Amino acid sequence: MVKRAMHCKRIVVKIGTSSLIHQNGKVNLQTIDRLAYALTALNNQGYELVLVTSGAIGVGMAKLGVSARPAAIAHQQALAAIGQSELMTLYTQRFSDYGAKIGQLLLTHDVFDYPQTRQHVLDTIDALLAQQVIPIINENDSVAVDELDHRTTFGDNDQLSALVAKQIDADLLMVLSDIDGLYDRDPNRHSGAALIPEITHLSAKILTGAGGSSTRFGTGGMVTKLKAAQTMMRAGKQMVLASGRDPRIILRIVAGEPVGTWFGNVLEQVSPDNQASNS
Ligand SMILES: Nc1ncnc2c1ncn2[C@@H]1O[C@H](COP(=O)(O)OP(=O)(O)O)[C@@H](O)[C@H]1O
Ligand SMILES: N[C@@H](CCC(=O)OP(=O)(O)O)C(=O)O
Repeated sequence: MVKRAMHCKRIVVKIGTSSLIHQNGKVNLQTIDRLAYALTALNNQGYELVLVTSGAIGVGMAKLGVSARPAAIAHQQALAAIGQSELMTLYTQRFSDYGAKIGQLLLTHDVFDYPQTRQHVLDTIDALLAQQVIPIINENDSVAVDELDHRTTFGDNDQLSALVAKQIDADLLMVLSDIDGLYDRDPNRHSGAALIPEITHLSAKILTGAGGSSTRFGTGGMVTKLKAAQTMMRAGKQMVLASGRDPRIILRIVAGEPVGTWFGNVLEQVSPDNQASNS
């Protein structure tokens, strides 16, 4: 197997709602557990990790036994308020099982627009990372409306994760989704769709093949993931889009295994006999 040379130290991992919530609406505890395990394992190895997690609304729906996402913004924001604290309770339990410490940041997109608030957020993240604490970030859904009002495509955790990764100068963004990578067409709608393992240029053809979400819980679909990839590539950084079904895939990505779709400018590969160091 030809490996990718990842050369990363600071990593942002984003996980979407469809990976955290089962089709039946219940919370996927196995995914949360494996996510906590994989991030802690890397943290113990000296990597700097930041988790951007969706799931507040999905967990809120599970908590209240609501099966359909309500249309009213206030009701979605209320579900997010309920689900966010429940989600953090689950993360706190699972991360502490593995001996890791976590801290929560709820951000709105505009915090990076103002130099002073931007600096405060960056200083907070730096201070957490310096103490080997894993920052866990979500959009502040009960305050921010862009995210919930789907009349606008601006505002989602795919783009928030890329913004955070760029601002903190992360080397790599991993986007874990319910799909195992970028296909030439939405594989949930087209049976002959083919996985694209590497992207060094986001051509018009690729952008045209990216559709919206096809699940009950996902929001942005592939469109927002490609926008995130574009942000990373423009900043000279890399992104890997991979399946969040088993988040231990994070360890395989860092090890250079060619899983999912890799986005970046220059793809360096290492043969099995001549493997580069990952850190
Ligand atoms: N070209 C494409 N390649 C892969 N998936 C695509 C593509 N176009 C649209 N999609 C859809 O994007 C979905 C993933 O996005 P989304 O539902 O928002 O997940 P998440 O909750 O993980 O963010 C896939 O399930 C798939 O149906
Ligand atoms: N911030 C929202 C999720 C927004 C979002 O981008 O969701 P997803 O497409 O599942 O990553 C929440 O926590 O419910």
